[in-house]
Amino acid sequence: MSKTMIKNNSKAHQNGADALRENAITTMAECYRTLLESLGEDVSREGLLKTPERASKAMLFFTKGYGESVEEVLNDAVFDEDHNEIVLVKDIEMFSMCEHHMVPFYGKVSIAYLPQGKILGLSKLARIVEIFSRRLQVQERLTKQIAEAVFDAVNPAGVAVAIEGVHMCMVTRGVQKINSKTITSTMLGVFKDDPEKREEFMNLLQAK
Ligand SMILES: Nc1nc2c(ncn2[C@@H]2O[C@H](COP(=O)(O)OP(=O)(O)OP(=O)(O)O)[C@@H](O)[C@H]2O)c(=O)[nH]1
Ligand SMILES: [Zn+2]
Repeated sequence: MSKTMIKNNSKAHQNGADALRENAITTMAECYRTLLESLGEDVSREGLLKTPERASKAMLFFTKGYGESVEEVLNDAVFDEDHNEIVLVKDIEMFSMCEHHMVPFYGKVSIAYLPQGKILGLSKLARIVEIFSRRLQVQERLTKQIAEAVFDAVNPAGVAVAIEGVHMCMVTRGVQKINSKTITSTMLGVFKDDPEKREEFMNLLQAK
């Protein structure tokens, strides 16, 4: 394919994506207008005039992970390297949305893997967190999806993921427990099978 054809194709692709986004914003804005009216609000008052469109754009941002894939985000940043000790990136900020109440939960994600010949660009671990957290989620599934994506990307000897999350549905409503935190983990490969490796991960996690 010629360079001009590739350029035209990607422009057409972008135009298509823009049109889909515009459609989504229009449809969602109608829903938000109905929602505001259901709350007894006057949707024609100045402060609310643009709110349906703003809220739609915000919702699309909170769920942008649906439009992203691990393959695209990794962008071939997988490198051959003879490093056979644990790689840990910890305290990666995470913002997600609880699928039960559609309110935020947020926290920190720590990802470790034990390479066997291949390593991953460090920022890609945080990008994987973005892909799966920017969707409607439960923390358990988010933890597992991140671990499996790292496993598939570099075929390591093991992957360990731990997430500490605060769920606004438990803080601001419902049981209203403002200090509660939820810890989840997924262990794959050696981190599942070898207690020493699991302990090494735990020790690294707790190190300041
Ligand atoms: N396991 C899990 N549960 C979650 C997560 N986020 C929210 N929940 C829970 O989903 C459950 C939904 O329970 P329901 O009884 O159907 O909903 P509800 O009446 O709003 O529940 P309350 O929050 O207890 O008022 C609640 O217990 C939430 O705490 C998550 O990431 N993982
Ligand atoms: Zn919830």
